Amino acid sequence: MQAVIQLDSKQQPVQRNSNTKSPRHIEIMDTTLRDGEQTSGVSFSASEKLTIAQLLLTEVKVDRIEIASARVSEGEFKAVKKITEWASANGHLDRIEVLTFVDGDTSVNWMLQAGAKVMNLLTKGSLNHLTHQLKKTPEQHFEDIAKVIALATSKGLQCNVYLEDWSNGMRNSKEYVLQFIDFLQTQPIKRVLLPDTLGVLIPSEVYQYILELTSAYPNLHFDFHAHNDYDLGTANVLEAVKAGAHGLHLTINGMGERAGNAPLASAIAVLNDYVKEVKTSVVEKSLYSVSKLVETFSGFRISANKPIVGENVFTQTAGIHADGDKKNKLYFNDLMPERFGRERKYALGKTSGKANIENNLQQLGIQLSGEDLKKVTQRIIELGDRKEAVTQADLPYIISDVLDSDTIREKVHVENYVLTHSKNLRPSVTLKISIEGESFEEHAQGDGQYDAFMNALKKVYTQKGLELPTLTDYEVRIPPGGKSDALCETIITWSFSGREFKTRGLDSDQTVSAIQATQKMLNLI
Ligand SMILES: CC(=O)SCCNC(=O)CCNC(=O)[C@H](O)C(C)(C)COP(=O)(O)OP(=O)(O)OC[C@H]1O[C@@H](n2cnc3c(N)ncnc32)[C@H](O)[C@@H]1OP(=O)(O)O
Repeated sequence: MQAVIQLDSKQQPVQRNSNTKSPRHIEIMDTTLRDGEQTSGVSFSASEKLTIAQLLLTEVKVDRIEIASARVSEGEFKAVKKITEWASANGHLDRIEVLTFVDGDTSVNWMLQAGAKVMNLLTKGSLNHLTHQLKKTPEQHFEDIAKVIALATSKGLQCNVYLEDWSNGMRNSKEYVLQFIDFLQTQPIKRVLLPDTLGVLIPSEVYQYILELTSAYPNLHFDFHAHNDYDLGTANVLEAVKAGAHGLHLTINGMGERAGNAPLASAIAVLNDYVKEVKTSVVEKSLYSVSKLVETFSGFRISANKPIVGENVFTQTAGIHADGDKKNKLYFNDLMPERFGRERKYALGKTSGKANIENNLQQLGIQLSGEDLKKVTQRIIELGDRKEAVTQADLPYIISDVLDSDTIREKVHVENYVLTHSKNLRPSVTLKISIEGESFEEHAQGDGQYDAFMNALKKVYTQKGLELPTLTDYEVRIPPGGKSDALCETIITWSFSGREFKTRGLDSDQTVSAIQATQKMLNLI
């Protein structure tokens, strides 16, 4: 017997969990302004930090932000002060955090002067780091930490504690880590922050270690902090949440030291789609604009294929995909661009099929006959073959060029040319052209390459006893938003035998597009 498989005519996002319990809130702490700023070569100004902080708290709606390390510099101090002043006036002060050190009263005083209220105290989460960097015993370290926490608490500060290198601590000195957490249970702290400082963990280990701690210490709040050294940052935060972590540390665009941290946008999308029993307060629609803002402020460029926020991630290039989408959204997944304030695009180039081009035409409100659509498709494929980037904005120009050429019978054909442009020498051209099947070759110089081309052409026409029109206007345009590799349209106005007419050429090279326009003119006179 044959199985009958039914498909929804419009595929809906998959409901992966029918759990009816109200979802568990995962606290999102964004550390773009602290760990993200540890990206090599990145430094935010105080005003930039304030703008990003405001956006994160009020538009993106992360729960908390970490904005600096204490003691770093005078500039950092001013930035923290600026943010805490704004946060204090707007009721956000308890959402602002600063990384501090086990250094007696130094970091505490820095925090107090900067007006910050929540400290993320950096301690040693592995015996290896404790022994070799601080050169202390666990007992000495716990004593120092207890003193800082007592002082901070007495001054009205709230404490969270980072166990730096915790992941290696779990692998190689678990007894120390557990002893440390036992000690933390006796302290007036709010959260235990578990960093995979060197990004060494794989997802199954994250799950195992976090589960061990959330099971053994159900009264403690654990944040997980991933690094992306093996490109596992997002996978690791997903496992941490599944294992019961209460909070995550993320950064915009995955900025951060070395390979960076787990990226905010990817982490939020995967949690929303795959862990239905949890929720965050982050607004998906704001993720793209905050990514762009941080990219601009930091100068740290993200790749076009960066999930959720990269330029290309909602662009279909293959003709087959565009065709499937047109028929029944066959190549959509749950990551609908509209969720993130973005739109689906269909790229134009050599892999474009008709459906792809039709999609673009539809978006521009242009309709073409089947025959014209074929010609336009052919032209786009030719341009793509020459590695030319074709954008939606180029389409009207391409259409007008293709349909224009089509109505002209070709009696004159520019067969070959060599254009030269050298320093301190006049541009020159060697031109081979056929007129009604007869070939001519000429060489000429000019004030520019196109001028040289026209001079060679004049020589041929004079030799043939023919007259050329006068060029009365020459206009060059690039489609709106064009880049350096964009197409270039040249429109030339000619005057001949008392009438005026225009011809148009289109190419990524300006001189070539002018030559195309000229060839059209030669076939019209
Ligand atoms: C989780 C993370 O990403 S950790 C990132 C922490 N943030 C930073 O490092 C911010 C940038 N750092 C800085 O600006 C500086 O390193 C400062 C201001 C913190 C300290 O500067 P300096 O006094 O010049 O010390 P330097 O950077 O050379 O060395 C670090 C010192 O801190 C000590 N240290 C390391 N970890 C800690 C800690 N958790 N608490 C206290 N001291 C620590 C080191 O043992 C070393 O001390 P030593 O000089 O007595 O040997």
